[in-house]
Amino acid sequence: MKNTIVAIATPPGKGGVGIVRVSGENSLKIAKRFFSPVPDNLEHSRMYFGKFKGEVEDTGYLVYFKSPKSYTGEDTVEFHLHGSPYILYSVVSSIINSGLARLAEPGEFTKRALFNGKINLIDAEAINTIISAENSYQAKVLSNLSGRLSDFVLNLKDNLIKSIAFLEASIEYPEEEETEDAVERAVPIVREALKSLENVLQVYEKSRFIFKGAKVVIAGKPNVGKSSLLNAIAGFERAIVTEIPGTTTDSIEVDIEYRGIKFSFVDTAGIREASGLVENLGIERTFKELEESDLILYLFDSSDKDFVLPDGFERFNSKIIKVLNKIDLFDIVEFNGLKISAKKKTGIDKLLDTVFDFFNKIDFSENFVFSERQYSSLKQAESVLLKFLDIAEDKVLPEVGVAVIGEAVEILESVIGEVTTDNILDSVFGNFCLGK
Ligand SMILES: Nc1nc2c(c(=O)[nH]1)N(C=O)[C@@H](CNc1ccc(C(=O)N[C@@H](CCC(=O)O)C(=O)O)cc1)CN2
Ligand SMILES: Nc1nc2c(ncn2[C@@H]2O[C@H](COP(=O)(O)OP(=O)(O)OP(=O)(O)O)[C@@H](O)[C@H]2O)c(=O)[nH]1
Ligand SMILES: [Mg+2]
Repeated sequence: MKNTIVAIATPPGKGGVGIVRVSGENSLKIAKRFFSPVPDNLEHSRMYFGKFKGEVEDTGYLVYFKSPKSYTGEDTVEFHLHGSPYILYSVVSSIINSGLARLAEPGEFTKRALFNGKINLIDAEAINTIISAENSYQAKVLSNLSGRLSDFVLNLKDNLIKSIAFLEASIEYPEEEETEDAVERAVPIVREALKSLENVLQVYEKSRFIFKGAKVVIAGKPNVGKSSLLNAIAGFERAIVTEIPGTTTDSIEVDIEYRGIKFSFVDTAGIREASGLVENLGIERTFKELEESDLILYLFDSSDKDFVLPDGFERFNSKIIKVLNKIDLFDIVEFNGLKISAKKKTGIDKLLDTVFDFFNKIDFSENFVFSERQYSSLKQAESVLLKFLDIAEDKVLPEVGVAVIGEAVEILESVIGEVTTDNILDSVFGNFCLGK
């Protein structure tokens, strides 16, 4: 680990300028070996004009960041050269062939920043998510919120440690502290911690779609125009449309981006008493899609008589939008929901806006969890604290309280990266790009 690494820091392909970054104790030696001129008193964070002379020669700038005031915390140099992949690769290969550095692993610069205490694990995840942001929401969330989540986790941990402190005091000095009361006194602290934890977990459950996209399932009886709606949304004839009920027998997915959010629209087999094995399997699949959906567009046909949801749909109540299709045939004044004509493509933009609004309820002032890793760890911490409340009722020994709350503290430490395991590191750095 204690060696010097090198990689291209700019994206693959041609560009106006390309940067090769070196980090580690040989950085200055490498600058002096390959760049000229290099003044004796190279100043921190300044650009020096000159030539890189390796397997190829190129004109550009040298920048030196003196440890610990660099991204990684180590001595770092950068060569800002012409953005040709051939030049940049040959610069990297010249440096590697000198034996003074090796090629960096993906995410290794950031890993070093973590190990050198420049950033914590949440910051590292934020950096990776910013780089791979696929919409403005992701960039917005992470540009300023990672610090807030770190503070939240640290604060939560501090409070729990306080409760451990007086549990320990009552173990150490049983005659001075009311031993039985120590566990009881920890209860309100743990309750408070749980309350804020639950809030953060809920915010993520509502905002998860920013990171994972949203799945919108189109359902309804056969022939109401589900596939026609999918095609209208897709903008091309993705699904087969016929006047025969039961045309669609398998789910068909179309991914679109609308107002910066990724949506997967899923057309499904119409729901009815099936008329054959294939259709039956299709309808089973429809129900699976409904369970997994973030939102359901339930379609009715304006030429039908009633517009009630089928039995068993109550459980989807919080995620259903009712849509009346074929309004070019009949207008049902009393219909309470959206009205469209998939065939004439009317009301589609309004429908997409309604879908967007269904999701766009994020309050950016809340504490934000922004990875599944953070979410599942905090969820684990929650269940440990619930376990504490549970056993606290049985008047357990303070030793047991210390162990259980300690477990929650350890989980919080792993969220922020104060303790790390190979598994955690792999999950955070596994999808970093080379040069980051
Ligand atoms: N040329 C260049 N631009 C870049 C980076 C880089 O490595 N090189 N970055 C890489 O991701 C980002 C900037 N991120 C950074 C984050 C922290 C520190 C840092 O730790 N700086 C020092 C203080 C620097 C000073 O005062 O001059 C410090 O906080 O100790 C540097 C860069 C984006 N732009
Ligand atoms: N007049 C009119 N006809 C429509 C409209 N939307 C769909 N249709 C017609 O309704 C029939 C069924 O359309 P589909 O899109 O295949 O219906 P579906 O819900 O996917 O049907 P299944 O796959 O069988 O469940 C076709 O003949 C369409 O042309 C509409 O807005 N107006
Ligand atoms: Mg269909």
